[in-house]
Amino acid sequence: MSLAPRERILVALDTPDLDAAVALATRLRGQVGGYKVGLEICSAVGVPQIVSAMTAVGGSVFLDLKLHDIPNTVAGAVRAVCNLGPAVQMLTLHCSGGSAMLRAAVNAAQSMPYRPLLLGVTVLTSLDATALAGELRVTSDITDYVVHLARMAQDCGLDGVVASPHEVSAIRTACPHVRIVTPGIRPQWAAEGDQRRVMTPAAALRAGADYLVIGRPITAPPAIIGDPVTAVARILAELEQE
Ligand SMILES: O=C(O)c1cc(=O)[nH]c(=O)n1[C@@H]1O[C@H](COP(=O)(O)O)[C@@H](O)[C@H]1O
Repeated sequence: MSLAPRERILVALDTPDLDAAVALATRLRGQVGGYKVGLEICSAVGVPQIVSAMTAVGGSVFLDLKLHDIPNTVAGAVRAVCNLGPAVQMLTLHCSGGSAMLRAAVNAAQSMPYRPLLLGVTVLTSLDATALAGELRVTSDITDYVVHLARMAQDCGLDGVVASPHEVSAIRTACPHVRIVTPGIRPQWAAEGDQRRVMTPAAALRAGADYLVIGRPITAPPAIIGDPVTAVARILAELEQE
């Protein structure tokens, strides 16, 4: 997929404040590929409201609802999102909902006049091997498990997956045609925070990611960087040095 580095950056607007989200999206217009709106702003403002606000700004919307429920309920939610129209370019659902849920989502989307890309979340970037094995009793190697989920998503007809940059190259080898969206992105100058399996933007693209989801390094950059516009410019400069 031949996209400019700028088009590969999706900024996570994790805030409960609609005005703040719109202001930031407006400031970054033309410098990034789109905006990810997720559980925080959708819970605070409502999904149709945030989608319509982002449409007015002019950005494409990655609607990160991380759907995870019984197939019938997920299918209904997918149809409701499809009804929001082409402003919503991507929608997430958890692969761990199982293949019946993923297939129900794909069938629901295909029955609608417009459908966003459906992306399966594999293993959250905030989980490490200790949490996965100790708390969730998933004892497989993380990469093997993520590749298994990515294959399942592909076989169920999803368009892509969300995965940590650490698993990108293994997914790319196993599923050459799926889109890979990668959060857990940390430039060298940014704090890891609650993320565990992180990589720099350049390393994640080199590994084969199609899109980078970047939140706090852009929305709340460290003082040495200054503001979101400078943070994006700095990330793009780092990508261009590659
Ligand atoms: O689905 C996601 O977007 C997602 C999956 C995942 O495994 N890890 C993850 O961090 N995310 C999202 O990506 C964004 C990362 O934000 P920062 O950690 O601030 O860069 C957040 O909005 C998360 O909800």
